[in-house]
Amino acid sequence: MLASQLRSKLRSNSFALLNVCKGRKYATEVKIPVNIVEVGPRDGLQNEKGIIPVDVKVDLIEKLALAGCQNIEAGSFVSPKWIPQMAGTGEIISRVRRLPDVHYAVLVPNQKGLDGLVSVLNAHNSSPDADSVPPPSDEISIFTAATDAFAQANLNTTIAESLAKLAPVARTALDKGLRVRGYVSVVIACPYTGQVDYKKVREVAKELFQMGCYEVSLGDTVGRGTPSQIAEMLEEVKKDVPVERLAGHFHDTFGTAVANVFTALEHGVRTIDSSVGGLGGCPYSPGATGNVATEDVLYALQGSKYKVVGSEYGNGTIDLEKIMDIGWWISDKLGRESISRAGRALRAKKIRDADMAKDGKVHAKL
Ligand SMILES: CC(C)(COP(=O)([O-])OP(=O)([O-])OC[C@H]1O[C@@H](n2cnc3c(N)ncnc32)[C@H](O)[C@@H]1OP(=O)([O-])[O-])[C@@H](O)C(=O)NCCC(=O)NCCSC(=O)C[C@@](C)(O)CC(=O)[O-]
Repeated sequence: MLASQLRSKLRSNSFALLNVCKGRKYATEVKIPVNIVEVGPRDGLQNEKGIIPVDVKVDLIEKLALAGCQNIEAGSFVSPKWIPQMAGTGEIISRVRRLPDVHYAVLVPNQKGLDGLVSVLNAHNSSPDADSVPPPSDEISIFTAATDAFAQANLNTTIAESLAKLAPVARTALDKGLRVRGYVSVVIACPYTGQVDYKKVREVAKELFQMGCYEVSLGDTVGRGTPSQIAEMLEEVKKDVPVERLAGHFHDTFGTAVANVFTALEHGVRTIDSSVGGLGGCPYSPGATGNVATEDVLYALQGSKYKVVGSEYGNGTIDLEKIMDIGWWISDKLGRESISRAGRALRAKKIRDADMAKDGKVHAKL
């Protein structure tokens, strides 16, 4: 690289550092940190047809933390009549063997949901373990949408009514020392009204941010977004919410989610929501598939200028092989195969490697 190119790269990218060794200058790349919010136990499992036993959900959350995940959406305190799959969240977060420095977030649609969490936290605080064990959760996610039609289907209110109900919930949660994250659904397309006005996304995201959400996650709920649409939407939202406070939440219905992740990162977003094994969908968006698979994100970011942040259990990142195994394990519990592309390929490779080790023959490899 020419010196002038190097200088311009240093000016334009915060990830290159200039080192001096024995009088010679050379550039070291410092990777750009990317946070993953693992939403499989909530966004993933809420859309599964069968009811998953509590034990399996507890195992899933524990396995994810042991793979290095530091942000895990563990469940939701919503009406069991609306989303029966999420019943038992209080028991689940109480039973998980929690690791320090891991945020176990829960989705909360209203005051009643927050009350549900607070009673679990109170029970923990009055238990003998209170001082030695991290609390069951330290974070709520509140959610609304960029169209009234979707807000109506998901929350039985308009956008304006939902925001009015969520503001005091956020305030109370913040007063109790909880972190509050916000979601805007249908930021690209709405299953009921089609193309979404990005100015509306911006407006709703701004309201959530002003309510005290430390981060606002922008959901392509339908999974119809293309990279150019994601770019356009982000440019609009960035006018009112600092980009480092935005997260990308991309469903993979049309196979564009990984490309959308890269687009979001290139536009300055530093947090991506993903779902182990590509679990999930949305109960109010028929035909939409799950979130981008965590395995696919981890695989695609390898060797890039980005580095996924994780705990010591994933050696400072999130362990791709462990996530791949968890994706297969939970998919098996659901009676199907993992739908993560990287997860499937890595598993096939692992099986072939094991066969080769057994019989000494050369097997075609991916
Ligand atoms: C918000 C409500 C409750 C309004 O629903 P409603 O029917 O208007 O509420 P209500 O106040 O009339 O109450 C109806 C019943 O629900 C109970 N109830 C009321 N609130 C709660 C609560 N928190 N927990 C437990 N129970 C609750 C309440 O007590 C009552 O029980 P009943 O008297 O009939 O026995 C309902 O619409 C609801 O639960 N919606 C949740 C929908 C949901 O969870 N959707 C999926 C999550 S969002 C998502 O996936 C998108 C996202 C975030 O991933 C991003 C993206 O991809 O776009």
